[in-house]
Amino acid sequence: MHSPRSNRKKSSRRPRKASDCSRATGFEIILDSLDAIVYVADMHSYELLFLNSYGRQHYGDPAGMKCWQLLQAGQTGPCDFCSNPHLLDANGEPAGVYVWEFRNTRTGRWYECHDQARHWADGRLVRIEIATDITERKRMEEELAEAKRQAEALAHIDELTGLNNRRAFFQLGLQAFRQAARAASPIAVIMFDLDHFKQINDVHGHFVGDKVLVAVANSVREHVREADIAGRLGGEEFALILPQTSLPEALVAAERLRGTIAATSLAHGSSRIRCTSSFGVAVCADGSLDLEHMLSQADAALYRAKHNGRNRVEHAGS
Ligand SMILES: Nc1nc2c(ncn2[C@@H]2O[C@H](COP(=O)(O)OP(=O)(O)OP(=O)(O)O)[C@@H](O)[C@H]2O)c(=O)[nH]1
Repeated sequence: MHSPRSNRKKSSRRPRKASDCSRATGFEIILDSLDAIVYVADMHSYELLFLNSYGRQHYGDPAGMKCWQLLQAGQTGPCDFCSNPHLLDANGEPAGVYVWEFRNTRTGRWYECHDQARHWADGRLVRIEIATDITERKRMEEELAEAKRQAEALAHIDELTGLNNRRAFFQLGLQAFRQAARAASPIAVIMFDLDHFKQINDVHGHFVGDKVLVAVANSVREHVREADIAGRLGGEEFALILPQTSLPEALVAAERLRGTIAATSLAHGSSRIRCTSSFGVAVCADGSLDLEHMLSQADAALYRAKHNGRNRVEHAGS
């Protein structure tokens, strides 16, 4: 058994344990009843002078330990994220409470930390930290942020095909046209529309029609370059913007895509469903025309392609 005297001596060297109720002061009893970590560490030696009951439950016995040894993982010295530099003013005196959020490297749990420097009873400077577990709040914040990201992405994507929806197509298209105008570089617009698509819906059903639209979108994705902008403008109408593309290049691209769509067939029961498409191409050689203007030119060419027998490419001015 330790004598009360030897207990006192020991307690002056070792961090207090509030479980040792006979020695705990009223303040320690209060600190031990908090649902937050409270610790005191020497700002110079990093020695832990006090850790409340909540802290000990989660991080263990502080006896003879430095804060970075007990509270963090894999540290061989003071942490590079230590709050000490924020706690003193230019004269090296306590500067007030510093509030920060931190993910603990040992447990992965998030804490909101209220840190301050104080002069300890023996005059040395100590860091007092009160750290409240905010892991649940962080998880909810991250879930909300992810939901917001997804909602924003969905607002720009055509749900059926995964291509840009009409809104995103115009947003991205305006940027591409501004760049083309600045650089006076060529830019092409291709519009295309599936032929007799109503018949596919009528004969095989809307669900199969949807599968055809998805297959067409996949062909589009295979053909576009990184800088191209592909979108589904609505129904069975699609459009592409091809920056830095001359008329001959745009015609080749449209013809290649037309051929791919015509050659693609979709298995449906014992039969295969095929679909063709009609294309209208418009090119502005120096980027001087706007997107609306080019789309209406491409649309007029597309109308001619339909009129001239479908499954073909026409271009503005032809
Ligand atoms: N499955 C499916 N059908 C759609 C969708 N959006 C529009 N449609 C259908 O697409 C068809 C378009 O028909 P029309 O405008 O007559 O065109 P078309 O039959 O392709 O004839 P042409 O364009 O003249 O060759 C209609 O039956 C619409 O209901 C969709 O998201 N899914």
